[in-house]
Amino acid sequence: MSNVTVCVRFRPLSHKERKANGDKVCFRKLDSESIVVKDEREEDVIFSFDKVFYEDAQQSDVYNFLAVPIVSDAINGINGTIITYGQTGAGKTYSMEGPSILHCNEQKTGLVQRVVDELFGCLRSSAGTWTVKLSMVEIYLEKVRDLLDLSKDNLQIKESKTQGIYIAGATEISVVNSSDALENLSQGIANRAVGETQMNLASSRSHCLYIFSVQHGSTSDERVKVGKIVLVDLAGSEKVEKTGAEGRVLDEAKTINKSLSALGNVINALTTGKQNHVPFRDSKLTRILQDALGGNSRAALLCCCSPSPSNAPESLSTLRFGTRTKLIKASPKSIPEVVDNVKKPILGTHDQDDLRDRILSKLRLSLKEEDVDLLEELFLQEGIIFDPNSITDVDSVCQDTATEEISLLMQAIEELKGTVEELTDENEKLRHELGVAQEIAAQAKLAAAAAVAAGAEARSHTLLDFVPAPLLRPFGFVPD
Ligand SMILES: Nc1ncnc2c1ncn2[C@@H]1O[C@H](COP(=O)(O)OP(=O)(O)OP(=O)(O)O)[C@@H](O)[C@H]1O
Repeated sequence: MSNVTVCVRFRPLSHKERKANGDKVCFRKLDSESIVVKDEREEDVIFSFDKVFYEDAQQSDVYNFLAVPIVSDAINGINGTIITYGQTGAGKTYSMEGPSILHCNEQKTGLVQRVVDELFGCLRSSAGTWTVKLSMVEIYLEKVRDLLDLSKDNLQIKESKTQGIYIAGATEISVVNSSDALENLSQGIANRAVGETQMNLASSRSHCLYIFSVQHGSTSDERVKVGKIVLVDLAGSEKVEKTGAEGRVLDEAKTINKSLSALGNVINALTTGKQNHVPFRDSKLTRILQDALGGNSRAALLCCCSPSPSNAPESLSTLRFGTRTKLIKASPKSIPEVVDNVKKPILGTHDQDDLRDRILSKLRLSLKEEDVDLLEELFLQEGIIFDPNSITDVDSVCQDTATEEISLLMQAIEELKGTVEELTDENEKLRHELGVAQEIAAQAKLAAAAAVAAGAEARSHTLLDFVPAPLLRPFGFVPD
């Protein structure tokens, strides 16, 4: 299993779909992980995932498989992301929120409420102290809007060493229990940009992110683990002609499709060995999901599909997206703990040195000696510690470090290229200005010389005019 858990969920046929095609569906069930679907050439294709949920699957089945491991990891300081993907009307929001975030029976309760319940349940039964903060934003027309404070309608995405990628200035509300959290979330949901398409009466026109930041301190020492769970309900991928979009709705659809293509491109880059050029910055969505997809988080993707033959092309495209995503090999790392400096537990220095040396000697096999020396210096200067208790696989650490290093170097090269271009332009401009200045100086010199000559001549004429000719004649100034 790859580090991104990928599941598919077929919702039940809708009335409209039943009316059009009866009970016909666009797939054949093989088992709980595989289905057969006909492609564009009417050929059978087998798709396999970590799990396929069919129309009779319960919300709790989806939750237990997809989300439970992510919640327990978050409490232990590992970030987790759950994404619902699929065509408009395929059941993304239903899977996330159920029919209503506040008022629905246990059976229909969505992932969000279940995550919240589990989170508080686990924290309450743990011995340590904890805090939970929630934020809720949507990406609408390529702007990040704060759903808990609509006056913040263009939040910026930033990156820091300790927090990784984060949304600067997003409202964070401390919540103490499930109902507190859900009340706040329902406010955010009410603020979401929802439109009406021919495919779905309450279609989400934005990507919606529910973000839970968990700080969990254990009683045995002063360590506080910080984990984040991000639930992402993507806007529907759709064929514009099917949804009857025009005007603003068409703009929305184009922006949605553009950011979903950016997501596809990121996934392609991550799975085709072009890891040094992953275009995370091509859209707000991919930038925010950078940690989730790029390796610093545990991620799960729920590909939602309509079972109807009338939506077969869209379902096929969703299944292909899921298949690609399954190939991503992410390696979740616990994000740095907030530790009281004074009481910081000291790891065996000898062990750390030993591990660092082993990592460096592995790196020497694939990197240049001087690059490894630089890395060693960096590890020492930055105080980068390799915890022998959490690192067992030196190879994967080497791989991560090498990949990270290469991507940093590529980034540095790109930045240098930019700087060289800027300097070349500046140089060109200065050369031009220098040429012009030299030209002006030369002309000024000529003019000055001419003026001096003219002045001297004029002066000599004036003087000679006052001297009587006989006196001048012996000196040759006056023609005989
Ligand atoms: N598993 C399911 N069981 C019962 N009904 C479902 C299920 N999944 C979806 N539905 C119903 O199908 C309709 C469309 O679902 P939903 O709104 O979740 O789609 P969506 O993928 O979020 O669409 P959009 O991208 O347009 O927001 C809703 O009426 C929803 O109640």
